Amino acid sequence: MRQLFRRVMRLAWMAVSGPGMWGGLAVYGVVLALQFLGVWISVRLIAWNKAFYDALEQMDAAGALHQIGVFGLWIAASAAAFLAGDWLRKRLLMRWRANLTRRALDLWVSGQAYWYLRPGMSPGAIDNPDQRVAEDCRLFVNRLLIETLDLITNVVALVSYVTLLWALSSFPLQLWGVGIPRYMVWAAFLYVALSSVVTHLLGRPLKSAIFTQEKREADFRHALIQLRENANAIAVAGGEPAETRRLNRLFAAVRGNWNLLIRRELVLGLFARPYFQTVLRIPTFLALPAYFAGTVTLGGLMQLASAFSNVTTTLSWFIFSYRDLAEFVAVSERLDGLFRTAAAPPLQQVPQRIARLPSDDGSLRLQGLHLHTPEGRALAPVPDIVVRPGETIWINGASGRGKSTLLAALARLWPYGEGRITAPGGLHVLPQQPRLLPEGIAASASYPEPPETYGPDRITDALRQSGLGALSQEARVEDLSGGERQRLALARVFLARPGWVVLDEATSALDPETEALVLRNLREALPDAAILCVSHRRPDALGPFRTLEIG
Ligand SMILES: Nc1ncnc2c1ncn2[C@@H]1O[C@H](COP(=O)(O)OP(=O)(O)OP(=O)(O)O)[C@@H](O)[C@H]1O
Repeated sequence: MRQLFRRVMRLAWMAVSGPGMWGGLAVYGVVLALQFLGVWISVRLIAWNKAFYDALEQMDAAGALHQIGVFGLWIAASAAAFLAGDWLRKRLLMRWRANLTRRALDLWVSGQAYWYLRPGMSPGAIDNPDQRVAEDCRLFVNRLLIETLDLITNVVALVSYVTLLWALSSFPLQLWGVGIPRYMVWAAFLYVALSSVVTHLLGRPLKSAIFTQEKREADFRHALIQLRENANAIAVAGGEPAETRRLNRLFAAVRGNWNLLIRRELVLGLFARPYFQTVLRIPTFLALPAYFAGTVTLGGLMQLASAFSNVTTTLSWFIFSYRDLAEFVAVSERLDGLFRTAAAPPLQQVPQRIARLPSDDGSLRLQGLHLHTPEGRALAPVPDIVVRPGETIWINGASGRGKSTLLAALARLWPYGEGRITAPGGLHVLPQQPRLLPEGIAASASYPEPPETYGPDRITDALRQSGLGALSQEARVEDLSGGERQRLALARVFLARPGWVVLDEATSALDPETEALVLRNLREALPDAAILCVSHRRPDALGPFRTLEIG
């Protein structure tokens, strides 16, 4: 319980703090005040019950009519307070959600947790991080606002209603000759205490069912996204039956847990539903002895009944929101898991002893470098080498020997292994399958900078140098061929003009003539850059080169 409290407080602080914190808290205060106003109006309505029913009992038509007018005013005020509070609460929801989402994105994207927390890369890889960032941030803030506002309001309301009920139920109940003073107050507490215990026992298994449901829904959604992302590969392989089987299996898991979830909800509902319906009637029955004894009038009875039911409904907040609270707990757990793991991605228990030193003469040195897979399998040793600016190195080796892993180590991403890397800053790495942005050709060519950094003329020039002179800038990135995609990514090197270029099979989809043309252009445009080239074909077009043989 204490752990849950700390977890919620940690997440709540992340949502609340940040720019405009005081403004947000002020809005929270206003929403709370509006909810208090609602409570005050309902206390007035309890008193109204007495006035109205007493007028009816005394056949006072004018008095009853007046009370109907008063009722209309109270209801209008109550609706206005509710709507204003609801609107402000929803605005605050987005403000706090934005804070939490920004923090999640900071860790997940900027902190490179998306890279480390891939399955296989880290023992703590978490499921469906995208759902946690998008969905759980929203759900958490929503529940945080609703539940805390309701909790505070209910405490205040409870004090007001209990005070009222205390004042109204001064008459005792005679049970076996013993008078129980203010029995209506005790009855309300006893009634709710017993019901809460029953609800908790029946509802306890709900939390894990909700947790599992969210995970399975996210797995299913993710599989559908994968289908879209790999549309071509699936279609040409005729993979529809396999994909359908996979989707059906994932949906069956959604469905299986859903059945469990609704069974648990039904069990809880079997108690909560009749409870909800009787809670408004029971007080009338309980107060009947006083009515028949002539201690209270009809108006007094109705006032008492409504004060009692307000006390019990307020006290029963826990019962009615059990499902929501269970969801809140499940969401906090998922979100906290994301923040904790992303802040310090756990790594495998495999040696991580790669010393990284800055280069003082602008050259790259690899000394005694041995890389491992995350499971601890040793990859082929990397020969010692010194690469100077302006040189070209062809990194060669059989498939699976660890060439891409070496480049990941050079890019400071791969932690597993030992040895020493002395490197200058600013390595520009181009992978075999580059990241292109759906926003368009210019945005993809200038990635990760925005296109404005270079301007349209330089982008057109770079596209020409990378062999895409004939490509319209209006073309859709999704329609490009594999070779065009690689050339579009190469345009980045012409634009960014880095001192160190790393090509990881970055021209593998090009025909030999185009590849030679583009590589010649590259060497011409960047005569002083060191180029490390991983490829199965010799990079003769880059000019004289040395070979680094892996394995
Ligand atoms: N995240 C990972 N988890 C487990 N094993 C990995 C991981 N990344 C790479 N490996 C393994 O490390 C080995 C080297 O992979 P790498 O991609 O570096 O090879 P490569 O020499 O670039 O191969 P290719 O020429 O086929 O691209 C492979 O056996 C691969 O399965």
